[in-house]
Amino acid sequence: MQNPDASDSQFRAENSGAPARLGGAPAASPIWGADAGGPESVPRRVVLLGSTGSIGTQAIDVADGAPDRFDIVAVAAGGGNLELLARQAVHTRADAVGCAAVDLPTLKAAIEQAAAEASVTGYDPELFVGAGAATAVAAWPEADVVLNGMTGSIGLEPTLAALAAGHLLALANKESLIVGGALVKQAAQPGQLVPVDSEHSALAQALRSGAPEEVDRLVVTASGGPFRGRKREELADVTPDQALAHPTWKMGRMITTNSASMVNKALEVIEAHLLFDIPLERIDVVVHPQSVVHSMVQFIDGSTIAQASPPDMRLPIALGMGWPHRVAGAAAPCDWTKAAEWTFEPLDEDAFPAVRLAKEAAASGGTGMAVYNAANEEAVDAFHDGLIGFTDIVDTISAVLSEHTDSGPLTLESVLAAEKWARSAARARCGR
Ligand SMILES: NC(=O)C1=CN([C@@H]2O[C@H](COP(=O)(O)OP(=O)(O)OC[C@H]3O[C@@H](n4cnc5c(N)ncnc54)[C@H](OP(=O)(O)O)[C@@H]3O)[C@@H](O)[C@H]2O)C=CC1
Ligand SMILES: CC(=O)[C@@H](O)[C@H](O)COP(=O)(O)O
Ligand SMILES: [Mn+2]
Repeated sequence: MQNPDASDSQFRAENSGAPARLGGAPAASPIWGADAGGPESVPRRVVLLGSTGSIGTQAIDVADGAPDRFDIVAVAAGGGNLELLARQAVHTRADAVGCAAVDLPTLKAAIEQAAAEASVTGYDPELFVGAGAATAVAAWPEADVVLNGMTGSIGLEPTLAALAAGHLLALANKESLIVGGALVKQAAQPGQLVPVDSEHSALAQALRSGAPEEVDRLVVTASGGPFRGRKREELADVTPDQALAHPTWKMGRMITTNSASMVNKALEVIEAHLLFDIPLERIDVVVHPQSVVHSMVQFIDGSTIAQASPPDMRLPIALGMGWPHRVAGAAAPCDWTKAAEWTFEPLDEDAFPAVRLAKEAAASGGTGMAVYNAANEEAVDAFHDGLIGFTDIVDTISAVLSEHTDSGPLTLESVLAAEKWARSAARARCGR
């Protein structure tokens, strides 16, 4: 809930319906199309999952800067930074607070302490703890939009809960869509699922300029990460610190490591395929080290529409939460008065085979990507724990996939079972 001095509670009753949906959505994709008109006259009530992370903290920044557009009504995090979660709860006056790793008295005490430090009295939110906390918060009924900014496939059930509750889902947690695949798509009404990932936000914006049948190819840009230009043999001895030195973005540990290995781009190709219903063979990756062009759509008449802005996630976060309406001043634009250079180069798939591997794993539309992602999450942790080398990350994914047999239709149970199996196979390979 918004800080009482920054909001007018009389508007609350008028804002009880679901948010505006994207209109005119054809085909199976939940993303096509956009409706007309301006934003609602009352702030959207936002549930923030992963509030203490890179996406989560930037989302609070966005909401603080646009109180007429956004009112954070619930926050949830893992518990790795309980103090910050408690301070966020008090700052936003969230009606609901979730935390996975603590018990109820600990969460309550942390919030009471944060309230006392901020000289706030009478703040008494509903609390959720334990493994199901984020899922419960995702279904918080007095909400319009859920921003899922959790890391990893642990975000799948919260994603499904947000969709089942009828909320607009602004999805940063790409893993939940990628591992859930058709399961997540079928759970989404047309226009209910909006990407926050910068490339997919760019694609969604570019796709507004043409009909689905006019799209030729999607071009997903990649920064190239800290190891751009290196050959495979030059990657064997790189360290976790080097892998975390991303050239253009400041993000959480998992996605930053994935950027270095190109697993992030692999996940993003599958994410684009699922969001926009474009076949995998019509989705390309191009390395663009400046991270200013966030992706492009090539149309059948030879035209390419690109979205460009300096690397700042507050833009796609604001657009995702406010979709389809833009938020004025969400981020700084490009400065066209200064000389600048944008470069593009092909991806070296021999040094970085992650994208090719994901296209193969995703081809069946089954549990392949759940296995790919789970093996990667385990291997990344093992790399940071010093158990395996950098190139072993993608080699582990490849080895685990080669032992995997796709098992019938995609259900929540089959995804969770495939994940469990893949985590155990990957851990064994990493010497856990
Ligand atoms: N960061 C970025 O710029 C971008 C991120 N993304 C995607 O967004 C997602 C988040 O990334 P990022 O913000 O970098 O990651 P971070 O590691 O910075 O943050 C992850 C967040 O998830 C929370 N979390 C962990 N476990 C749980 C749980 N069981 N229940 C609820 N919350 C939990 C963490 O809480 P705590 O640490 O307090 O335990 C933290 O708030 C990822 O899927 C990533 O791929 C996509 C594009 C850009
Ligand atoms: C900001 C964002 O969307 C990240 O996914 C980013 O794209 C990562 O950079 P890479 O292009 O290096 O993977
Ligand atoms: Mn991205």
